[in-house]
Amino acid sequence: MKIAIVGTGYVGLVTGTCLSDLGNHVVCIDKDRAKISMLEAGRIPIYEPGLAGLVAKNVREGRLAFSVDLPRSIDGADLIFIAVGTPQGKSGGADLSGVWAVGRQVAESLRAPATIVIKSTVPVGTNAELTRQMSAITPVPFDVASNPEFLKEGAAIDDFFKPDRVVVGARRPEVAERLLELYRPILTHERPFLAMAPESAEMTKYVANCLLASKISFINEMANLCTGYGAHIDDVRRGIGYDCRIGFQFLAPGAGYGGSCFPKDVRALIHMAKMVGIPCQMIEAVDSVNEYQKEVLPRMILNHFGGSIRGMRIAVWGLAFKPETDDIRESPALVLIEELLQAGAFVRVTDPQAMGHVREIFGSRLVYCESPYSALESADALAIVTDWDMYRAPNFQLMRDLMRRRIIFDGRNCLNEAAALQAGFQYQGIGRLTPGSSRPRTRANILEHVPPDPLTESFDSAWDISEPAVLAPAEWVPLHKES
Ligand SMILES: NC(=O)c1ccc[n+]([C@@H]2O[C@H](COP(=O)([O-])OP(=O)(O)OC[C@H]3O[C@@H](n4cnc5c(N)ncnc54)[C@H](O)[C@@H]3O)[C@@H](O)[C@H]2O)c1
Ligand SMILES: O=c1ccn([C@@H]2O[C@H](COP(=O)(O)OP(=O)(O)O[C@H]3O[C@H](CO)[C@@H](O)[C@H](O)[C@H]3O)[C@@H](O)[C@H]2O)c(=O)[nH]1
Repeated sequence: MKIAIVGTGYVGLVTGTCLSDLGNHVVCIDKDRAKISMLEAGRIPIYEPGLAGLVAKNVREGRLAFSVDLPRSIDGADLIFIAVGTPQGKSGGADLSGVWAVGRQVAESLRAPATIVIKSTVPVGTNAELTRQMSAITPVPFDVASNPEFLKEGAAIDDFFKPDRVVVGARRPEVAERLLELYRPILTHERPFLAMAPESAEMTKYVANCLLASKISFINEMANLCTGYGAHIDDVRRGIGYDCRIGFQFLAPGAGYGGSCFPKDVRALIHMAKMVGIPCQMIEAVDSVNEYQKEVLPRMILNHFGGSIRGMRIAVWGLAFKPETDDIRESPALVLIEELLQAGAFVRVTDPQAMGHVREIFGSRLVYCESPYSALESADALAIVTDWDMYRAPNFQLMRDLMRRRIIFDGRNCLNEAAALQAGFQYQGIGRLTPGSSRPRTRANILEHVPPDPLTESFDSAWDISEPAVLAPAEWVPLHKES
């Protein structure tokens, strides 16, 4: 098929590139001239694993091109995807100005019937409103369909080729069938194509993101409770996760969720609920729990130092909102850094991909370190905010030598807590240890033996549970001091 993608950001560039790889002819369009020039020069404006090679291959093979010229690029296109940003607006709802602007431009340029596919995340009713607006401009017949995107940054290529499902909202079956044709190469029994009304497709995207965000806020709240009561969230997660109704996924506690999607989509749904006067108390709580959670790490640090960190050197590992991306939108690291600076600390930051973006915000207020270890030089504390793989098994000996004081605040529970304690560090994770307690958690505290399990190992590789662990009563020191 001949495809035009309007908006060449994370979603547009990944979708356009992958669709070209399936054999379609794709033009990715953007109003950002610098971005298009960069792509034309063979450079990729974002960090997304695997993307650069795939772009180069499809450009070389003549299936992928870039342009700022929307009217010329959509001429003769079978499908015109809209993948522009829909950021949070002043009201809390999604700002759809980009979608309307593209719709207007497409309508003004349309010369033959076409299908416009909204891939951006948009509130329910956008499909109908875009149809209305465009019909007022052009006499050329067209369809508008919804095709929400579920990719995750850092795993976007894999998510495209192996989606859990493809959701399409269309008014006419012919339109759904055209999109079925497009996606057929990546569909299987386990990866179905789900056609529905546009309103349901639009709603599906928000419901998915809000449920995922709810899981994170829920487990974060439980982790905080664990801290308060001396329970250990890793054990609690194992205790609940084997119930297959609950499972293990998206229940990793941390410094709060960030990114360009969850925060704004949760607020957009709250706004949508307000517009129709329907209470949305649970999702409101998801948002406020997350705002609180972003403060947990700075609070832990301040509490540990008795309320003052003025003049101290704090190292921050990880700035991106999650690993394998350079995206810092709504990253909890930004909240932490601002709090540390406000409290008078000197902040040394590092991240394998996201330092450039952070420098644009904080400029000379921070020290930017190329390696995690150089960030630790004479540091009074280390805070980890992004769970990049390279931070998971650090050289504790080297860290000891570099740091002035040995305390680690692990905002992603990504370190092996026992190893950190054994190396002589004080350690605080999210829901992992009661503040003030320095009791190492050793294997002897694990009450039951669990056979090796790839699922638990993948999220909980810190614990070696491959041998039977026998409870040694003498070593069993209740964490909860009163009991
Ligand atoms: N980033 C993700 O992981 C992800 C995943 C699923 C869905 N989404 C949704 O997809 C949409 C796009 O997100 P993104 O992260 O790719 O955004 P982005 O900000 O990375 O990219 C958007 C691009 O659209 C361009 N643009 C804006 N207005 C334009 C116009 N009038 N004409 C041409 N280009 C225009 C911008 O210059 C920018 O390059 C959003 O609605 C988002 O919620 C994002
Ligand atoms: O158990 C977890 C899982 C994630 N996170 C955090 O949640 C945020 C979002 O993570 P993730 O969902 O992996 O990244 P995104 O790229 O934002 O992807 C989400 O948002 C996209 C945009 O809508 C959707 O397409 C994806 O399906 C959805 O997962 C990050 O800050 C993570 O650190 C946690 O704290 N705990």
